[in-house]
Amino acid sequence: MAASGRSGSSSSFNSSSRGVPPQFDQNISPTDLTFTPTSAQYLTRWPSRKLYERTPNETTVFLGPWEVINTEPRRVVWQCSYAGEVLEHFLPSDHPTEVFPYTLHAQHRRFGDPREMELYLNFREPHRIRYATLNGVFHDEFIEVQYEFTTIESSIQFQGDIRSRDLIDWFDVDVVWSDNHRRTDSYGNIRGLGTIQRMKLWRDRYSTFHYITFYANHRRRWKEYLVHDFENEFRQRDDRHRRVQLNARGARRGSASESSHGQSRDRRFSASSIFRPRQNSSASHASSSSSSHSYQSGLDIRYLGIQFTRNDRFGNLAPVLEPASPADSGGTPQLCSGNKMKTIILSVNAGSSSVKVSVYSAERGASPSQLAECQVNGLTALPPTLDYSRDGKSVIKGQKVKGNATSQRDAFGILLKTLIEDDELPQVGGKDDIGIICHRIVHGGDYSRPQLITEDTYYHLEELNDLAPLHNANSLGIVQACIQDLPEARNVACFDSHFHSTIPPHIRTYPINPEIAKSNKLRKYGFHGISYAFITRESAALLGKKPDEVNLIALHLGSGASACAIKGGKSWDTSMGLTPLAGLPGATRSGSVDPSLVFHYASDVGKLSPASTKELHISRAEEILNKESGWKALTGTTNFASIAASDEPAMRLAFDLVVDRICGFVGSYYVSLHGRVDALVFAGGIGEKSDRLRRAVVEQLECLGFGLDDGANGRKLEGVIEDISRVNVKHKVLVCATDEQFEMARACAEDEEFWP
Ligand SMILES: Nc1ncnc2c1ncn2[C@@H]1O[C@H](COP(=O)(O)OP(=O)(O)O)[C@@H](O)[C@H]1O
Ligand SMILES: CC(=O)OP(=O)(O)O
Ligand SMILES: [Mg+2]
Repeated sequence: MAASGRSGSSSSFNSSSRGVPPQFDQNISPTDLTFTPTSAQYLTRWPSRKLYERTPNETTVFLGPWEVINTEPRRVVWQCSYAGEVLEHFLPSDHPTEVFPYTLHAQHRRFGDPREMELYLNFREPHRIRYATLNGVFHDEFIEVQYEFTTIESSIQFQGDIRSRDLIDWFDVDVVWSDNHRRTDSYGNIRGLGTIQRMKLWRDRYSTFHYITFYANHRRRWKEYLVHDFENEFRQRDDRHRRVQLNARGARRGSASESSHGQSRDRRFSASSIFRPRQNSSASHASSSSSSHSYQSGLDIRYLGIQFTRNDRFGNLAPVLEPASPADSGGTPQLCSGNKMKTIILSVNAGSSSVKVSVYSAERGASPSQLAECQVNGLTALPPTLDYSRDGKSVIKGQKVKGNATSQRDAFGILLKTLIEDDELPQVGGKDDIGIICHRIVHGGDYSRPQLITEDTYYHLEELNDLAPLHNANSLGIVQACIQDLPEARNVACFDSHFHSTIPPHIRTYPINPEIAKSNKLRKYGFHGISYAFITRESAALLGKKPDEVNLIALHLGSGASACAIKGGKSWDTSMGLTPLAGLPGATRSGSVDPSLVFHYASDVGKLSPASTKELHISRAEEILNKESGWKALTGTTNFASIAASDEPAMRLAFDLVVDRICGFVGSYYVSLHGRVDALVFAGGIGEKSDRLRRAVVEQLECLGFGLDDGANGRKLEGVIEDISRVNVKHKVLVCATDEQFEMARACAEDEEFWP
């Protein structure tokens, strides 16, 4: 049965609406017959369904004003509609703050006003209810208590009274997770701490402390956090996915200093190691409030991730909580959106043999302006060298890097130190000055736009490591370093594959079993796309066309080399494929070879290489083709400048082979574009610097109507892009100092989503 009743906070009752237990004296009269429909009213349904529901004992009780009696045990005493009728609700704890009224999530009543859910209160555990009339005690049992209020205001008042904390706001959230409770499990199922819950914001009645509560349904317990225990600013805010992260105060700095004390500096971190809590990293927490109850222990987490509900009343804008400091006098947390207008962007380009970092001063929505640029080159031809320029002027040139910097992450550390220690670069006086860090991530799978790096994005990208074995894991190593050492910054992933999302199906599809191709996502993705986007814009500007009007054959020739057919400003075809191995040969990559070749190369090619790590699983076959081939295998050097300069037979062979493969792709793309080509563009370390290679390639392409001006070709490139073609040729030849860092910084600066 369910007893239900209704009453006002005034003592006005409507006898006609009163459900009367059958065994009650039907002649008891209400204390007041002047029912006012506008008065706040409450409805309580009890006892538990198990006992009475749909039985003759089902009872409705109309409730009047309540009073919370703080003697032990604490209880709420309700005046009911009839003289002598009293309902007592015994609270489960003598501490008001240990009482948690539960409200369903708006999703449970999709078509109603989400606010209405506050009308229905219940508790997650049975409470004792004693109900007495003039005839004696009618009921005294533990039941599932449910209240139905007739106004939201009275429900809010009631919730405040039983908790001694005023309910000041609430949010419907899809999932709440923490470093201890991942958002999804390994199958991608949503887990977290709690899902589809109503999160509530409270203010203590006896102090200025604010709290958030929610029911952690996966743990079957209530969670209450002191707002002051979290940092004032949100992290990893992602308005598109309605997500934010609340960082425990001090937790990140704690972990950062831990890492700098050697524990795991040189170790490759896995996602779990950066997102999982470490010992001693729990946040400091404010001492308990001055109220009689407690806010007991410190935080057991390093952060709380919150994903707000799509149909929450705040729409797509994840609300930002600005916690009132406990020192403030009664301040109420505000809802607002961040509005930072200027920031410093660090743009990080981890290539297979180099790391390039540029610093920009950026204004929201505007093109960023470069302050400095530094790079470590030659990671595959030790010792690597450092170059640094500020305000366009060279500060350090070709300085040998001391120590054993071999990884991209080591190189990043050196570059960051160079920037921070430069007194003449006051804009980057310390790590906290950096607001946004964009990272070039070579393989972005199906991502077709840059992504804010959240825990989810990170895990997703980790899964792609094996598809770009010389790149992705290295880039994620730098992302980890940034998350740990530059906790104030937002990290954004920009993908090399993104530009190629326009490649048509007949070009991106491999002729293999379509079902397997679909389920294993085997298709041409293409890379160097950040560079091709930059090249397209710069070429269009030089040619006096709009970017979506140009047709180009672009060559990005570095330690990894590729060609791209650009039709109407979009990628039409490119030489790299599922991974950056396909197509042109690279410094240590074979490029395209007969796929059977590797099975004749060695007998153990199917086995995992001993060089595999937890983050990167690489078979011997992949290792041979990615790391033990290319012009290094032919000549012993990865330095293409020395190959181009030499007449030694092995060097000549490598040089001619590279020229041959490049011309093969250009010829093929020329036909694919029906000969409608505005220009052939050279870019990348080799494309920009090797005039010998350009000459050899263009000589072979004379038959198609390309021709070089030898003088222009021999001169050092001064600007961003230059025309080096002979006059009166059919198609132009350009050299472009491609700038992947700028392209990423521009994309981030112009996108609201990435701004704090
Ligand atoms: N003057 C030069 N002539 C020919 N090749 C050069 C010259 N300088 C650098 N390179 C080559 O450029 C390649 C590096 O290209 P780059 O695009 O900067 O690197 P990554 O592929 O790591 O992004 C190396 O193979 C290097 O040997
Ligand atoms: C995709 C690729 O090969 O990049 P890089 O040339 O920078 O190594
Ligand atoms: Mg590169």
